[in-house]
Amino acid sequence: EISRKGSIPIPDEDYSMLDLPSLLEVLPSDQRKLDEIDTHDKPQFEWLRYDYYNESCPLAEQIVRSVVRELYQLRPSIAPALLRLVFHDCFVEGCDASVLLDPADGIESEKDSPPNISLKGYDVIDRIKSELEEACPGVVSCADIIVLAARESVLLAGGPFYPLYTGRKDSTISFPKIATFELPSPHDDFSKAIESFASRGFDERETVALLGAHSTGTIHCEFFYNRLYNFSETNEADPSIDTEFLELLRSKCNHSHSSSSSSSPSPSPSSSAAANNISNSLLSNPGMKMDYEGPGTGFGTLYYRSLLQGRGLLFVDQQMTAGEQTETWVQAYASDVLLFQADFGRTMIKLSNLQVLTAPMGQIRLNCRKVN
Ligand code: HEM
Repeated sequence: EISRKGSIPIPDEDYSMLDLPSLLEVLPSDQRKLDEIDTHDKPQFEWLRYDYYNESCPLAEQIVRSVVRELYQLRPSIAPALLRLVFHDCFVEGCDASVLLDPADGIESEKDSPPNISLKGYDVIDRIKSELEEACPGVVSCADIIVLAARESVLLAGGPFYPLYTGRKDSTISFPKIATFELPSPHDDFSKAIESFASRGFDERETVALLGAHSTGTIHCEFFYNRLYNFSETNEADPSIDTEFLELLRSKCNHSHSSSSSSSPSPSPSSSAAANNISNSLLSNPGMKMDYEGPGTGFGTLYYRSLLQGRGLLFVDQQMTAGEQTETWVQAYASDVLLFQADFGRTMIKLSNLQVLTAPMGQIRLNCRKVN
């Protein structure tokens, strides 16, 4: 039983070649897009495989790894950016790199949908892609690059290693409306958040584990500003915020950083689109490091401990202490780092396998920003 023992190996060198049978057992075969296709032709469809590029591009995983590591040395913020990117790709019509498509020929792109405005890391994917195109032209999909780059980022942020199947293909369409309406909002309450993850097949335990990703990176004031000054139109702070922490947050996010949308009342949780609506001033405010206790201070544990102390940054994060089951998991992860690492790794595998496209569907984009 891997989750309790936390025995996910963290290999030092050539991990793409590792034989990891016990972990691969947990890989879900959730290829809904295939299942939806009625019929006898199914056997012609490919499935994801472990080490899919073994023959066609044996260095693929190592190239992803070395580019991410090299760029991370110069810009550590790429690690959280890539981790967020996999979530925003996979949650919207599956892990198909649809989030990378630029607007073209009057067709809108997911990139421009409100929840994606502050998404970053596209340039890192471009760089990885160009190295892969040099090594093995037309072979490695952008969708695989996203999941592999996110895995590397988790390791760099102090999280667990997890094995991944590969063989995803890239979509030829972008889904801006779905991104706008179906990506969860930072202002979501408990039931809305749980419902949103449940609609993608994640139970409460998995939802709490996934949110552990908020151990790393930066959250701009915009996303929790209303909690500091005007929670639910009360002109007061969110009473669930620890008082000392409130002072700290207010000092980081004072009125001069406010913007028209953030100073407006807390958006209705019934509208993801409205709740996700943010202004450009977002990008100019300093925000708050999620590992505000200090960098490298433990991926996971500290995040859950801070939730238990009323020190969650986003309303939706803090809401994980509002449900009986979710709170139990917050407590478990706050005290058992191995349990968290194993659950997080497993849930990231599941996220990385959501509704994938495999041959003969989709394509290998030559440039991740546009269809071939
Ligand atoms: C209820 C679900 C979630 C909501 C509402 C949410 C919302 C947000 C928001 C508003 C930010 C701040 C962005 C900014 O200030 O620019 C953020 C950052 C981030 N999110 Fe989430 N998130 C959710 C779940 C997840 C999941 C499941 C993952 C990954 C598995 C994730 C990974 C991250 C990371 C790593 C960052 C930091 C990004 C950076 O520093 O560049 N989030 N999220």
